[in-house]
Amino acid sequence: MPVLSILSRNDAQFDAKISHILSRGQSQDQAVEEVVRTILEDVQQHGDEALIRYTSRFDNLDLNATGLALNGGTIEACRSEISTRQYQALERAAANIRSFHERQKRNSWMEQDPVNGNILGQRYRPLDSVGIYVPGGKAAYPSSVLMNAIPAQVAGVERIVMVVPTPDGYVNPAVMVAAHIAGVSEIYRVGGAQAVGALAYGTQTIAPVDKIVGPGNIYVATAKRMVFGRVDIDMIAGPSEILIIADRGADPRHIAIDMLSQAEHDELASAVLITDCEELAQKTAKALEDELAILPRRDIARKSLESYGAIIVVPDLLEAARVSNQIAPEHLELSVADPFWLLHAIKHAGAIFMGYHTSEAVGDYIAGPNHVLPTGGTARFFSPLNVDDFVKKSSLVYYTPMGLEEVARDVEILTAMEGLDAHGRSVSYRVRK
Ligand SMILES: NC(=O)c1ccc[n+]([C@@H]2O[C@H](COP(=O)([O-])OP(=O)(O)OC[C@H]3O[C@@H](n4cnc5c(N)ncnc54)[C@H](O)[C@@H]3O)[C@@H](O)[C@H]2O)c1
Ligand SMILES: N[C@H](CO)Cc1c[nH]c[nH+]1
Ligand SMILES: [Zn+2]
Repeated sequence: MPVLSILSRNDAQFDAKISHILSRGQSQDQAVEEVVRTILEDVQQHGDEALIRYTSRFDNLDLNATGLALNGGTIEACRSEISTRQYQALERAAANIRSFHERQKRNSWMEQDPVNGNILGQRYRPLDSVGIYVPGGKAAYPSSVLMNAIPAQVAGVERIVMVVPTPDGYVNPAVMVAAHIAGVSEIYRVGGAQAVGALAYGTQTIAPVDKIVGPGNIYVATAKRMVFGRVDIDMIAGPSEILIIADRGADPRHIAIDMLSQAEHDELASAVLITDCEELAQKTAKALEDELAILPRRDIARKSLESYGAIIVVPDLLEAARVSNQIAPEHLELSVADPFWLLHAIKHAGAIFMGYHTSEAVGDYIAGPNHVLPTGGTARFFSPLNVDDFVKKSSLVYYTPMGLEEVARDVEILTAMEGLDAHGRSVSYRVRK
């Protein structure tokens, strides 16, 4: 029995399958919300003391003994725990990520009206401080440290703080080295909702930040949602997704491996192939079986495919694009002969990988664009994490006496409509005194 059977656009289960894929991980758990609320209040009231208690309970670590901050010495020691080749790969990835994000920077602008001399403009300024949550344990991704920290650094954020749980005292050396390469020097060994609380409210040791970014488990995601408003947060990225549109020229084995590349992340991950070629669909289903058999994380990948995988056959590539737009995937591969032609039919996707040679994994690690992307259909309105996420804008307005005179009557009429007399007089008094 193949892990995925082949669906056609007209099958009765088609719509149900799409809704099921889009519904992943959207449930909000009331019990978790209660736990998180309690932790956040506790951190707000008791600061470091609460961090010490929760870290002892959840991470089996005595912060009284280790200290809360991971200091320069520890970070330096981590450098010798990874190989030179690993270090170089991280540096190369960081350089590509930095150069891509440099191109996202915007310039402040001011424009003067040549007649009345008024000036209007917009000024961009980096946030003062940002907190990056890095999930704990061996599954922590150094690549995600680069992807979260580098755009903040490129934006000019002065204080970038990282929090990372170190369960049983284990410090992931590659994560520390990635943080060092990305210019993060303030690191605390706390995780979960208590780390989010510390970043939002501050404690005796950790000064509060303006924005919290980075992935984490349900406790972390719920805490981020709850502190939103007090601080800004990034989008809450859900489990990974890949959707591949492939034509008859695509290699079924490539397609199968690319599907597995996201399925291996998480049991809630989703991997979908849409093709106009029945033969490719059959061969990919077979290749998936072969590749699953040799995949170390096959149990996770199999569950993900069984729950949220699909192979769909459609009459043509434009129909494939229509179904893809309905799903608005995090990652979209256009594994077709002319991806630039098909691109015009694509409306929604976090990142688009074009051509037979562009596997999604280059985007996860090395190409340069960010791998923190909208999931769960939110690519309809969200964008990848980018430099704009770490800056804010101020509007600039300068009026001359002539400019004020020109608008005075309109302001009087508009302010009278709203019954706001002082607003009106603030202009008319200046013009007519
Ligand atoms: N999208 C990405 O790029 C990306 C990258 C890495 C990891 N992830 C996701 O991050 C998550 C990592 O999860 P994780 O658990 O390994 O690490 P985590 O750091 O997110 O969470 C660990 C913390 O959860 C808290 N916690 C655990 N059990 C708790 C309980 N019963 N009550 C209250 N708090 C509790 C503890 O404080 C612990 O320190 C996964 O969901 C993974 O899919 C996503
Ligand atoms: N594909 C993940 C985000 O969807 C990011 C990642 C990190 N490491 C490997 N992949
Ligand atoms: Zn990935």
